Amino acid sequence: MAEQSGRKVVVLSKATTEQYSNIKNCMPTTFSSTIPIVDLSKPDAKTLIVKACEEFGFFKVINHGVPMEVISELESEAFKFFSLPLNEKEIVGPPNPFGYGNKKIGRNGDIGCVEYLLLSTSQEHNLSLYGKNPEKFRCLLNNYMSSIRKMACEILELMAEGLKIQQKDVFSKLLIDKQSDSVFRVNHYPANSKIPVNDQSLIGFGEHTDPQIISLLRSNNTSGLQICLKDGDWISVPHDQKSFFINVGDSLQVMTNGRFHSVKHRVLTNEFKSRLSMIYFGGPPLDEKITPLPSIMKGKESLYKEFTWSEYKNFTYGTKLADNRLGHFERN
Ligand SMILES: C=C1C[C@]23C[C@@]1(O)CC[C@H]2[C@@]12CC[C@H](O)[C@@](C)(C(=O)O1)[C@H]2[C@@H]3C(=O)O
Ligand SMILES: O=C(O)CCC(=O)C(=O)O
Ligand SMILES: [Fe+2]
Repeated sequence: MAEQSGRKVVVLSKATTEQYSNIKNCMPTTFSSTIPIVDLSKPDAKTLIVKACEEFGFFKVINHGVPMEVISELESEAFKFFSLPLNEKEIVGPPNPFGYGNKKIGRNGDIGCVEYLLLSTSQEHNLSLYGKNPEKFRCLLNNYMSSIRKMACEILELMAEGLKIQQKDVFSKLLIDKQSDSVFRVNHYPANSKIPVNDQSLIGFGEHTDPQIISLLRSNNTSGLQICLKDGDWISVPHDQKSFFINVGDSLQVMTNGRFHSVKHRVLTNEFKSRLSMIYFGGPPLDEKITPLPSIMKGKESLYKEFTWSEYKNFTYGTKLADNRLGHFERN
């Protein structure tokens, strides 16, 4: 036993650490084959999306229409950025509100084995500071973000149709709005060959839910993402660099009065391979009221107090990753 700031820490032998799956709560025993897959080109997409959002708050999308070169060109530019010396990357930090961050996540003491770029999808960043070829980076980012937003809107419209809501653009209009408060993030998790002394040392990005409406994630061929099922079990999401993974965010859970489930997720680092993920977080305008849609309520009571996205966001940024933020806005 070793002593670390008053806590006993079990130091594991190499043989033990090879069985990562035995580390309490950290690695699930299997990769899941239960994650719903939605083919956007098929007529049953809307039904499958609604089912997946109710059961998991998470699904994988194929035939998404985003050209592979739009993805891989941005990915290779991002890898180039992360391979720069730390002092060159830190020129565009700290990430408050936007820029380069390293290990520190948010403002309340969360730490992970990750470095990242946090960008607004609307504001002009001083991209002249980003890497060796900032013009190229800007152009690739713009192409990527507009393709992803298009896919996000398509998915949100299928959701509305699947929920039998008359107004097809009830969710998507919030992302199309010029004031939409959407965020883009590129996470880089270097390979982590450290012998894990506790759960924390494997954590790339600690467990949390995403506060926005919808998140669209694409990663390279390194696994690490895990989602938490409603029964509390964690399952690993097999990587698939050609597909996108979609999360229901807290705001969509509220707008559907709890019918859709904002999924808890986290990322564990890989012993041998680095992971690069790019995530588009589709958010509403700051002054938008986040409240259950009347067509969903059908006479039922709202499960949530009334709040605007700005109120929720301000509250969120004062919390730690693992905190249950929506709990604060539930009606008793
Ligand atoms: C610890 C935090 C980081 C975060 C803001 C927060 O206070 C709680 C939510 C976190 C999260 C998760 C999803 C997105 O990655 C993110 C950008 C967001 O909107 O909420 C992050 C925030 C962040 O990294 O600043
Ligand atoms: O990097 C990933 O794969 C997921 C990270 C994540 O959940 C987030 O940035 O909110
Ligand atoms: Fe997330």
